[in-house]
Amino acid sequence: MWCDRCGRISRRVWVYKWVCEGCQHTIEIPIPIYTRTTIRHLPPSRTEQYGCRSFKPSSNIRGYLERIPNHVPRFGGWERMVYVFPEGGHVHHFLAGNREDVDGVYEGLQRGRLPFRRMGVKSRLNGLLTSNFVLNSGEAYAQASNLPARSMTENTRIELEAIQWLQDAVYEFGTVYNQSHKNLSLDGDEKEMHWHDDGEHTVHGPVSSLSLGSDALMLFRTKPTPTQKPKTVLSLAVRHGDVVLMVGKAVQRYYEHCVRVRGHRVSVTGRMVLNEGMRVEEGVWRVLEGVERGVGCARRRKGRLVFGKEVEEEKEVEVEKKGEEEEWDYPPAPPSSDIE
Ligand SMILES: O=C(O)CCC(=O)C(=O)O
Ligand SMILES: [Fe+2]
Repeated sequence: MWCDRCGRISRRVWVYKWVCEGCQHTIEIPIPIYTRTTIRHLPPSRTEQYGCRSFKPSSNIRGYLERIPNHVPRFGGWERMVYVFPEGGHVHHFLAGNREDVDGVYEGLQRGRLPFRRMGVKSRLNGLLTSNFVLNSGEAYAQASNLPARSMTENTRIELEAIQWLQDAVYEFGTVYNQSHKNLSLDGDEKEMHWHDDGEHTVHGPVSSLSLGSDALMLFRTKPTPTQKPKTVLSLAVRHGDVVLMVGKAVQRYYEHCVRVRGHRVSVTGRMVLNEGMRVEEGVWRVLEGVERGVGCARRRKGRLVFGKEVEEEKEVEVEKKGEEEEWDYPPAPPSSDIE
């Protein structure tokens, strides 16, 4: 944008304000408050079952549906899909039981006009910024180390409420989140959080994310090697109120994930970061050892297996576009390759 004071062109770094990089002249940017009724939705898909758009049976991932016991705070009575990866580790997709429950968090995070900002992209094109806006708080971790530190105690009440959702989602793993990463995508063109893993060596226990706002696709693929192209193995439709958690180091070592969205969306990710010099009780390590091998919780329960067996017998669901990855589409209609 051109500065009407000094004439310089500046980038938009902050979500709610534009600051001239020459003379610091600041203009507030009005953005409407998005609600559950103004968010965008993915096109319907005939293959979708319990939030799973497609998966490759040849990946040997097994999925089962589980009802969350009533004593689990917040999530009692909800359903979740658990995907057990062949290398160990699992991904849990909590399917929102009542989407209204997170409306207050979604709207509150917007009303707070928090200092979400865009980061620089490591690229030959100097000065390029990411399309999404981020905000961190808590322990430093490498992926966010170039962000200004903001302590966990600086969280607003509504940010703590969001973290509490994540904390309750990992109830059974003994994880205490001391780092939270918020990611905001504005309505408009497709935004993508590029392929990455969350296998930072200082991150321990399950990493989980709460989705607020527009539907998104979360894809998992095998990591590319010098001899093998990456293969997309799982595609999840994550919606307002859903929580996805990844358990076990193998999920990060052998796979990477990306998130694609077109509408306004905020996600809140929780991590337990154990930096050098932090004192950790021995008991915590013992719990973590199990969780990090991916044996902390997922067991296949008899009678609860949902697609594993049925889909195995079907023709493989093709999730790759030109041998690469799933077609991403919003209305009017998904391409047939998406649904057959
Ligand atoms: O946006 C999401 O739902 C997930 C974000 C994510 O993968 C991350 O923060 O590492
Ligand atoms: Fe991630």
